[in-house]
Amino acid sequence: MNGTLTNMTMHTMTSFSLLAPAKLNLFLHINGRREDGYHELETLFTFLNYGDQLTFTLSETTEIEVTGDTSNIPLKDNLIYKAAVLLQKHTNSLFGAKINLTKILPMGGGVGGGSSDAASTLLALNKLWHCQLSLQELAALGVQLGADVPVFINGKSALAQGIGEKLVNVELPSKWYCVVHPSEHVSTAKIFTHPDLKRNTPKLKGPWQQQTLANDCEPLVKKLCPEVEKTLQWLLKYAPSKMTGTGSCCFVEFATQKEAQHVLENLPHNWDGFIASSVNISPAHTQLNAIH
Ligand SMILES: C[C@](O)(CO)[C@H](O)COP(=O)(O)OP(=O)(O)OC[C@H]1O[C@@H](n2ccc(N)nc2=O)[C@H](O)[C@@H]1O
Ligand SMILES: Nc1ncnc2c1ncn2[C@@H]1O[C@H](COP(=O)(O)OP(=O)(O)OP(=O)(O)O)[C@@H](O)[C@H]1O
Repeated sequence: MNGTLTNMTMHTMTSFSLLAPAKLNLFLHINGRREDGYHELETLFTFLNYGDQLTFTLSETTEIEVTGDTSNIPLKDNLIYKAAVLLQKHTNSLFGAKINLTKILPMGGGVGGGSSDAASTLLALNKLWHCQLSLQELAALGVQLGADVPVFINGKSALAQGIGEKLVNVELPSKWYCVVHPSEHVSTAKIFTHPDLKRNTPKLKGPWQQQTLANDCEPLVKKLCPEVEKTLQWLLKYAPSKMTGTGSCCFVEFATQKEAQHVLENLPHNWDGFIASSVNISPAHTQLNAIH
């Protein structure tokens, strides 16, 4: 019986939920373009205590089933499914899973929802299937799905280099954010292939805390998407406004929940937004560590 599903169910949890948190890029510098088209960048990642909800249930067959808010993404393209299949193949696992998604994060909004879903899937199935891969091994699998997946696997706020996968953990003070999602969608690929993207910011010299920091995608996205320009302008009434990733979400930072809530309450009624606090450890990791 050793190693069988029956044996395992007697000892370990066979169903649990994890958050797939949002990330914000507190700055994003683009240092150059590599031959494969990917960009060398430097960016500061923080996690928010807010995200998609994923429930994982062990199956006795090898089937991977994804249910819930997946309607407009074909199964084969869904990063949750792709992550599960990647891990299953890599580990020759004989198990499968039912995965249910409650989608909270705006898609293509620069808050990394798809990448975070993929990372939480790798972390959860590694536990559910007893694969025992290290975080480093999971991150190496994850980067095949997206440049942002490794930071979610690493699970700590971090300064990233390379294409976003070389990580140095950092401790950031906890803040409250009001994140606004303009209705205009921004394609990450479109921004990274645009001839007008600023790609020549020099690499940081010395600690990032002592430098002028920006999002190099912001001027181009503002030009291409008037809604983003409008959102950044509107938020400026409250605090310095920034864009995350390649957009389109924009945010303002505060010390208190009250200040963030005040901005949300004043949002023009046809705009979407949310507030959340930042955390140094990804909520997915906090939840996973509580499961035995
Ligand atoms: C811009 C960021 O959001 C910052 O956090 C991410 O680096 C993007 O991460 P992601 O969405 O996981 O990116 P991927 O799915 O790997 O790539 C999406 C598109 O962005 C381009 N891309 C992405 C990351 C990077 N460092 N250079 C790039 O040129 C890729 O060529 C691809 O066309
Ligand atoms: N489970 C998923 N959740 C969200 N998007 C997914 C998922 N699976 C595949 N995708 C695809 O990935 C694309 C990018 O999604 P995502 O929400 O991660 O963008 P993003 O927030 O702009 O991320 P980034 O900041 O990493 O560029 C979507 O437009 C969608 O087509």
